Amino acid sequence: MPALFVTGTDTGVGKTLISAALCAALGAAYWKPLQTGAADGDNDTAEVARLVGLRPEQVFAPARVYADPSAPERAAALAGQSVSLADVLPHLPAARPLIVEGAGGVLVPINAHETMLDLMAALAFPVVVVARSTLGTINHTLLTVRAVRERGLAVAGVVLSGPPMPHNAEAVARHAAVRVLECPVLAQVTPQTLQALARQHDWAALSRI
Ligand SMILES: Nc1ncnc2c1ncn2[C@@H]1O[C@H](COP(=O)(O)OP(=O)(O)OP(=O)(O)O)[C@@H](O)[C@H]1O
Ligand SMILES: C[C@H](N)[C@H](N)CCCCCC(=O)O
Ligand SMILES: [Mg+2]
Repeated sequence: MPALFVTGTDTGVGKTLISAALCAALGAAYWKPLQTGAADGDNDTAEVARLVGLRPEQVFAPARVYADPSAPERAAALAGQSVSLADVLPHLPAARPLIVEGAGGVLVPINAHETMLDLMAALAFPVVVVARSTLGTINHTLLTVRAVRERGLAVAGVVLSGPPMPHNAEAVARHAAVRVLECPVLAQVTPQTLQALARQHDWAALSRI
């Protein structure tokens, strides 16, 4: 498994938690190319490193970090800057296996002409879609899977995070013909519960696409 790109149907759906589970299960390094929200303490890299206990050589700094908790396009503008794929791609770590986490969902703007999906296409890694498990997720998840596939990328699987909703998992799996894993609500998100989550599922199945 060389690398996976973890995207989501939204911000706050559990991409970082699932990225950590994948790192723990696969012994992978982690990279968040674009981090926004630093002023609010958002630091997905530190969170994954803490949860997984990543070794220093498995932790890679984002290409850009912005204070404002918005899409990279706006967060960069508020910092008086702009950002493009050309700024990001040279920072791609050589380490493998590698988990790459996007910011928000697939059409989040990086600038006026580029989105997260353009970053995903440039990297060309199989994609894991993280979504909430609850009502409304079927539409969001099928839209995201369709957008990823229409761009010519492979969807390694979908992870539904939250209370078990077997009907939603079944509907997504059937309508998108995709592998679906369910991640329950963790009462606490700690290194111990993360390790348990990493053992609970066949995460490696996502890398056997
Ligand atoms: N299954 C779960 N059980 C318990 N807590 C969860 C679960 N999924 C997500 N969370 C919590 O919800 C919050 C948002 O999740 P997370 O940070 O992983 O979202 P994200 O999709 O990575 O967001 P961003 O777009 O900011 O990167 C975090 O506090 C996380 O620990
Ligand atoms: C700050 C936040 N946690 C994310 N890093 C950025 C999410 C941008 C989402 C933009 C949108 O889809 O409306
Ligand atoms: Mg995150």
